[in-house]
Amino acid sequence: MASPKKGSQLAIIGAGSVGSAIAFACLMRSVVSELLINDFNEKICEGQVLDLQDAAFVSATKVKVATLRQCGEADIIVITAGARQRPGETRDALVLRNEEILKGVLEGMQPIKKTAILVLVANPVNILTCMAQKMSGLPTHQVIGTGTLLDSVRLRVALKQHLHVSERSIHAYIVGDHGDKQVAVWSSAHVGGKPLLAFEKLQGIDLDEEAKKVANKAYSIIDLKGATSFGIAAVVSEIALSITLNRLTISPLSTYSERFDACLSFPVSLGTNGVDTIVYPDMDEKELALVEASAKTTREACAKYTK
Ligand SMILES: NC(=O)C1=CN([C@@H]2O[C@H](COP(=O)(O)OP(=O)(O)OC[C@H]3O[C@@H](n4cnc5c(N)ncnc54)[C@H](O)[C@@H]3O)[C@@H](O)[C@H]2O)C=CC1
Ligand SMILES: CC(=O)C(=O)O
Repeated sequence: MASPKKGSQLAIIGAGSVGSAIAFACLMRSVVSELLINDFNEKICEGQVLDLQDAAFVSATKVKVATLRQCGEADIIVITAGARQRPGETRDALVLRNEEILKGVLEGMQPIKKTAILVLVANPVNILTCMAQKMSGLPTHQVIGTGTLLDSVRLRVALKQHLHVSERSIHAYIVGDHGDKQVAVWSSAHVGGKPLLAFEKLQGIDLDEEAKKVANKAYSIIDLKGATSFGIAAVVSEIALSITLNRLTISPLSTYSERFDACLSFPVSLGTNGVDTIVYPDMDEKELALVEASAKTTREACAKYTK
């Protein structure tokens, strides 16, 4: 069993489908010594914690219910509180409901621990990350969103079927928007130092169709089971490990990009102090134009937040 850093805490605000799955993933991987769980539905929150405590015997992590104020003291704070999409609804359609919830959560946690890393999961994730960067009181590099890491994982899993190599060895990124305007960067994707587009096994495969399936995967899962939860849970546990172990792993996450003057998802190195470096993959003209279009939308949506 891994031994987490003594006294380390990860708080999860919102203990619904996503929050509880994230708690379970972090518990199974003993990411921190203590998980703090908050939900304004106290009954759900207590139920989830009691259930998680039954699973904690295979973990080095303890789990407890916490107030928003206590969550504000954690080293990593994950925000899933928010409405989820109904079948066919876009992530962007959640914005008004989830801005209101996020505002209440950020106020309730104040003052947030100065070294905390805030991880936004609730949708639309780029816009909520921008809002939290302006309102949390934390430096921008300490406020991230899960961005397009889940989409990039989905893309790599799809490509694995064709390439027969581990998804961890496929360096292909979805960037920009975690939503309908997401962009698959094919032009600089590679495997083992060889350009992805040069692989014979991919000749004859409609890559735009593969990217479309990835962009629509959440809709398919929501149609079938009402919500997505396990993929994002695995993603957040990876993010949390990159932070606690100061791994500086490169993952596409929502962050403020000076180049595009917007909060967008790009590969960043992530460690204990938050985002260290943004790495912009080489993009061809078409890819760049699509990213610029989604930057414009996000910039406009975020313009109303002031620091
Ligand atoms: N970024 C990503 O890749 C993903 C994002 N999501 C997003 O995560 C969010 C949550 O989804 P689910 O867990 O499926 O929804 P859910 O409805 O199962 O859970 C949301 C929880 O938040 C709680 N909540 C609402 N307001 C709160 C507040 N002010 N304080 C504390 N708790 C509060 C609710 O009581 C509920 O338990 C949605 O916005 C969804 O779109 C979901 C999957 C992937
Ligand atoms: C719901 C969502 O954002 C996803 O699974 O990608």
